[in-house]
Amino acid sequence: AWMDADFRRQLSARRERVEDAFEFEGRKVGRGSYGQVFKTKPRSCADAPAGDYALKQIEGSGLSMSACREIALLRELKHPNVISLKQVYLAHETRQIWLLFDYAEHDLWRMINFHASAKKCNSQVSLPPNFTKSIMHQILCGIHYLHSNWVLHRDLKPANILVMGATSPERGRVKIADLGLARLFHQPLTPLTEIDPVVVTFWYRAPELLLGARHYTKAIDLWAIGCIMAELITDKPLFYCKQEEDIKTSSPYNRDQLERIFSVMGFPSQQDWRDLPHLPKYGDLVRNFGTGQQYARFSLGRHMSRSFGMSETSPEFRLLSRLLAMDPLRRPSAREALED
Ligand SMILES: Cc1ccc(-n2nc(C(C)(C)C)cc2NC(=O)NCCN2CCOCC2)cc1
Repeated sequence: AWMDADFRRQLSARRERVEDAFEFEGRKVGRGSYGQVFKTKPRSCADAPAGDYALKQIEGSGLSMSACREIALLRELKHPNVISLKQVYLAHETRQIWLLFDYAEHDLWRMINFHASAKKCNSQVSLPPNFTKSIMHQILCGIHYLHSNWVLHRDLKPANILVMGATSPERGRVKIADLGLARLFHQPLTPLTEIDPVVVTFWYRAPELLLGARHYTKAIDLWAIGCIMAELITDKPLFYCKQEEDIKTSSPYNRDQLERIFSVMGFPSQQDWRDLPHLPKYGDLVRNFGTGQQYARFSLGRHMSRSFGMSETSPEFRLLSRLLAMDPLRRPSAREALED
C-alpha cells in the first residue's frame, strides 16, 4: 500500500504483456541454467517488425543480480556483431523477466559439428571459401567493440558465436552472445563446475587462467578466438581434452587441459613467457611437468602442418600463432588482429 494504488493500476493497465505481443506457447528451443528460450513471432497486433525472435525467460524471479547485469549491460551495447536486446518485459504478477532478441538460426558449435560429420561420411559439404575469414573478421570486430567499451566476454567458445540464418535480413552475420552460465561468477577462480558440471569445458581457457591468474583480461578473450580459428580450420577443438565426469575441483588448475595445450604448443620456456614463474599455480606446474622437456619437439607449426597441412609461413598461420601466444602480453589486441 506504500505505492499509490491508482498509480499502480495505471502502470499495470499500460504495461505491454509478453503473451499479448508474442506467440511462444510450445515453441521452446533452449533450456539451461540461465533460463529457457522460445523461438517466437510477433502477434499481428504487436508493433514489432515481422520475423523470428528469441524470447529468453530468465531463471528465477524478480530482478536477480544476473538479470540486472544482463539488462544493464546489453541495453548499453549496439554493434552489428553483438547480440542486441530488443525489449524487456517485466511480468509483475509472476515476477518473471523476459528478454527479446533477434532469432539466430545457427551457432558455430552446430555449424562445425555439421561440417565435421558431413566430412566423416565424406560428402563434400565444404565451408564456402573465405567462410573462416569472414567469421573471424566479424568475431574480431565484435570483440574489438566490446573491449573498447571495457566489456570482457570471459567465455568465448563456438556455442556463443551465433550466425543469422537465411530467413534473416542479416544472413551470415555473426552475433556474439553469452548463452552460458559463466556469468554468475566474475572471478575466474570460482568453480564453475558447481553449477552445471556437464557443460563446462576448459578447451578455450587461456593457460594463465589454468595456472591461477586472478583476473580476466582482454588477452584471455583473444586466446579463445585463436582456439576458435583453429577449430574452424580443422573442424576439431584444438585443445580437446576429455572431461572426467563432474570434476569437483575448486582449483583452476587443470592438469589434463594443460597437458593437452603443451602437447600441441610445446612447453613454454623462460624466454617464451617471462612472468610464468609468478603465477599462483607455478609450483603445481613444476611438480607435474618438471622442465617440460618431454614436450620439446612439439609446436603449433608442427601440429597444424601435420594435422592440416597448414604452412608455417602462411598469413593465417602467423595470425593463429600470435593469437595463441602462451604469454598473454604477446597476444595481439583485437584491433591488431583485425589489421593482420
Ligand atoms: C547475466 C548475464 C548473462 C548474459 C550476458 N550477456 N553478455 C553478452 C555479451 C555482450 C558479453 C556478448 C551477451 C549476453 N547475453 C546473451 O547473449 N543472452 C542470450 C541471448 N540469446 C538467447 C537465445 O537466442 C539468441 C540470443 C550478460 C550477463
